[in-house]
Amino acid sequence: MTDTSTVPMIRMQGVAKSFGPKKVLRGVDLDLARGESLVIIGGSGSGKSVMLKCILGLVEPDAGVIEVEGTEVTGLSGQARDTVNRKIGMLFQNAALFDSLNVWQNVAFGLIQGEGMGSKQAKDIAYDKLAAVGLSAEVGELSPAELSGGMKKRVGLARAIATEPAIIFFDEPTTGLDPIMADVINELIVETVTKLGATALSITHDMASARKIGHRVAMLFEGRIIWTGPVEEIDHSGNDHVDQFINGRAEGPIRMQVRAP
Ligand SMILES: Nc1ncnc2c1ncn2[C@@H]1O[C@H](COP(=O)(O)OP(=O)(O)OP(=O)(O)O)[C@@H](O)[C@H]1O
Repeated sequence: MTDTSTVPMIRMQGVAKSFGPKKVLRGVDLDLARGESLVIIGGSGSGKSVMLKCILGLVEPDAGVIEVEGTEVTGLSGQARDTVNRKIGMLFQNAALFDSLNVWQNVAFGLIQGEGMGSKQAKDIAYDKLAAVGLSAEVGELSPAELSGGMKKRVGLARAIATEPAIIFFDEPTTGLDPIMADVINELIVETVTKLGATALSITHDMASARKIGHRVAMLFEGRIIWTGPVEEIDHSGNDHVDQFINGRAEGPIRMQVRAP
């Protein structure tokens, strides 16, 4: 029998993806261990979101292997894809709440739609998860339009953890928040992910967030992971690209395209 504790939760090997002539991913190799929190850093347009979309099956890679808990997931569709994606919770960049549903219905969405849970039980769980991210019961009845940016992120986080997924993706979890609220959200992410024992994969430009939520950091550059190491080593990576990125310097090996070619 396979020892599942040693199987990576996510494995990417040689993952490549082009859009027309544009080679975005050129052979991404990356393993995420169970319970690990990995943060992917890299410049705008370097392909971080495309990586997540490949894992979720929203973008089909041209080459390579992607495994979730040892199962090859590229090319899956229909029910098989749904089964894999139900293992994954996601906090989107803009929280992506449904305006037509109130807050608790947003949080309960995956439980009702994905798992077929009854509305009453799902509502109870939604309120538990709202409490876990520090939101009072009254907030459950509000509509997303009535929430501040920080509250929306909390609701998005409550929704991401509602089904207690084994894996959670965080796409720019602190974008648009003031530094204090960003720190509150980072703390909540660490707390909720640790409590669930979930494996976390995050994308962020915010190095304070990366340092707080990541155990390990991986840098994507020109379609490949060019450095990966424990978050404690990021200031001594010995990699010029990482150094330039984390210190936000315009000068260095990474040349940003600032005008059309
Ligand atoms: N469906 C698509 N069709 C064509 N090009 C695409 C598509 N999706 C992504 N791209 C291109 O792939 C490249 C990488 O995009 P991606 O959104 O993954 O970058 P990113 O690293 O997440 O950037 P940011 O940090 O700015 O969000 C970009 O040049 C983008 O224009």
